[in-house]
Amino acid sequence: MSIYSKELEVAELAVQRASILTKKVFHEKAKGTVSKDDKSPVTIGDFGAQALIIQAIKKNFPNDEVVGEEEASTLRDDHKLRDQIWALVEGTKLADAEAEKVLGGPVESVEAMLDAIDAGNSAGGSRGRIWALDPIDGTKGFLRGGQYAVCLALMVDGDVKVGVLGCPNLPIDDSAPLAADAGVDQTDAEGKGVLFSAVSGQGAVSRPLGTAGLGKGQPIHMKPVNDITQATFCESVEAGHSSHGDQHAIALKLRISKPSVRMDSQAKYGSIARGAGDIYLRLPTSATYQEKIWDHAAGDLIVREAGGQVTDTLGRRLDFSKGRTLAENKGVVAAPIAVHDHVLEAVKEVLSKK
Ligand SMILES: Nc1ncnc2c1ncn2[C@@H]1O[C@H](COP(=O)(O)OS(=O)(=O)O)[C@@H](OP(=O)(O)O)[C@H]1O
Ligand SMILES: [Mg+2]
Ligand SMILES: [Mg+2]
Ligand SMILES: [Mg+2]
Repeated sequence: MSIYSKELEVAELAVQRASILTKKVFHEKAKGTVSKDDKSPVTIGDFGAQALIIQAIKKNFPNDEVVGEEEASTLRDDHKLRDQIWALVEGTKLADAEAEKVLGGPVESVEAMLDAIDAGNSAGGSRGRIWALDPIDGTKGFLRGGQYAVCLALMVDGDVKVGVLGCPNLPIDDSAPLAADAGVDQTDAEGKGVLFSAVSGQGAVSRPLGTAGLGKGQPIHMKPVNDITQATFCESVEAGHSSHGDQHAIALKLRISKPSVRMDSQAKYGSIARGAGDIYLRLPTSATYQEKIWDHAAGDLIVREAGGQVTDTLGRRLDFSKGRTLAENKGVVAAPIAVHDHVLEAVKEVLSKK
């Protein structure tokens, strides 16, 4: 058995199971509510997915810690919301009983569910085995029927060793063209749903997300960029999360004329790792915002294992050992190794003129 194979299997199946829950939430509760600005579907999906994933981690690796985005305090008082989430958590299983057994079985009770959610309270840091979990990344994309991701990574002594991204609304086909999110319904119809994963030093793979255990993964690679002017950027939908203006200036500097493809979530990392896009920039919009480790850990490893380089806008590797945030980094520059320096130079030039 290769190193981290058990962790990888548990992470992949846990993300698969949680993705089933998020899809159920979307179809039963989210569809059509977006215009009413109803936040509850995403809340239900966030809590439910976090409970299912932490349950599987704790059953298999009881001493591991988890840095999870959500915490259950509001749920302990809001019984209506709590019961809605419990109904989903209780009712979500993998279609393959053997795979379900690998996860250690269902969450036993409402109380166990709340405890599992709260077990995501690790402070993070540079010591030991710590998982980073974003149960739904790209909450706006989720509500819109666009891109979102269920994200899980294992860090050991501050270094990401295993990364898994469940992307229910991305095409299964690694060579399918990239589609921008805004205004496009990209929900989990036939041909959609991909699971990306990587282990440090062992490469990155994709496979259909599915519902019943794991088929064979296909190795994925970033696309070689021979002519930077033909590259495609992936960027955030929200201008508040990454500066669209700076992105445009950098594209001009690199003489890139293709429009950026905007999509939510770590689906951006998965998309460039499989060669559907080329470069992902996250350009700080405020001097004080610190990126959260759960928004980047899995994607960082998957891109690096697919032949990419990931740094911040100053050229430093992302440092996941500083706690719950990337306290020592500013923004993200992810690109194929061969062109990363060139892209970073343009990023630095544009940002230094501000
Ligand atoms: N100001 C600011 N700057 C940078 N990032 C921020 C900021 N505010 C929030 N967030 C985090 O962005 C996560 C979603 O990132 P995306 O790349 O999907 O953004 S976007 O929705 O496409 O704009 C989102 O993750 P989720 O909450 O899991 O959706 C947030 O953690
Ligand atoms: Mg997130
Ligand atoms: Mg989230
Ligand atoms: Mg959030």
